[in-house]
Amino acid sequence: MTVAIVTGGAKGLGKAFCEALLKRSYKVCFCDVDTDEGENTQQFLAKQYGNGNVYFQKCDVRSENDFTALFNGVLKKYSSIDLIVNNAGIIHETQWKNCVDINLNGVIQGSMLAMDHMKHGGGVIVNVSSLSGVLPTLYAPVYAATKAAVVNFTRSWAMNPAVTQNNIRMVTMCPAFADTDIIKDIKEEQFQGKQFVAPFMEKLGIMPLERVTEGFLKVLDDQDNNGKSLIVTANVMNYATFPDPFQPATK
Ligand SMILES: NC(=O)C1=CN([C@@H]2O[C@H](COP(=O)(O)OP(=O)(O)OC[C@H]3O[C@@H](n4cnc5c(N)ncnc54)[C@H](O)[C@@H]3O)[C@@H](O)[C@H]2O)C=CC1
Ligand SMILES: CCCCC/C=C\C=C\C(=O)C/C=C\C/C=C\CCCC(=O)O
Repeated sequence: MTVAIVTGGAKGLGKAFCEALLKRSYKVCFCDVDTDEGENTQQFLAKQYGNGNVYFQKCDVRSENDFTALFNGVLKKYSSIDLIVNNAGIIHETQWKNCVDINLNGVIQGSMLAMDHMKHGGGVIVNVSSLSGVLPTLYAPVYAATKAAVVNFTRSWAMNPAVTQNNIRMVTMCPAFADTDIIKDIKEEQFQGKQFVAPFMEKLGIMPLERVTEGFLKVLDDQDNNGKSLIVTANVMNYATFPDPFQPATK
């Protein structure tokens, strides 16, 4: 039995990742702060993939208590945790502390709890960043900062013996625009200039969820990607490269 936790799994990319895992016969526990949407999704997934294979637990990733209860709930039900997908995220430049709390602190909290459990038997931690984690994003600097922090948090832990010597793999995903409510429901005040979004969207397009899921499955299947960040756009699916300051510059 292979067991996964997906945060922010009630809709959007998180829900798509849950489905992909259920198709691969994982047991899936997904959490969300939105209880109504979570319960609807639970019903939908249980009907498709079997009641005993998936369950929803309310968890706000900003809350240490909720997160601890989530892990305890999964361990009680399925006895192990092999994979966590730290996916829950928002974009909000005016409520920026909330954005940091969810996008960064939530990922840190989920990763630390997972590492603590996985030190006994290994596992995989997938942290969902964004293309904004590796490129400047003029319309959403706080969002970009949280996503860049997720990339380097993951890269940093991936080098630590607590990960390398315990059969743990930590990877980041950096998708471009994907067709979810984060795009559809967005309001003016969530940006530093909504008018700046359009040129990037025209250039990159909006990916169907299947394209991001393809990237998600690649991240799971590639065994040698500890610490790497997978960029997913409509045309590109490559691990990011970063400058190496220890190499002499080429002229
Ligand atoms: N859709 C896109 O264009 C892209 C999305 N991403 C990232 O993918 C992740 C998923 O986003 P989408 O599915 O697009 O958004 P979405 O808005 O469709 O889904 C996000 C889910 O996270 C949940 N959530 C929000 N705050 C939470 C909290 N405090 N605790 C628990 N759950 C919470 C929401 O209730 C919702 O169900 C986010 O981290 C986002 O930044 C990255 C690149 C592109
Ligand atoms: C009105 C539409 C709102 C769109 C913004 C909502 C969510 C965005 C989520 C992301 O994670 C953004 C993903 C990709 C864009 C990333 C970088 C843009 C810069 C690209 C460049 O410099 O070429």
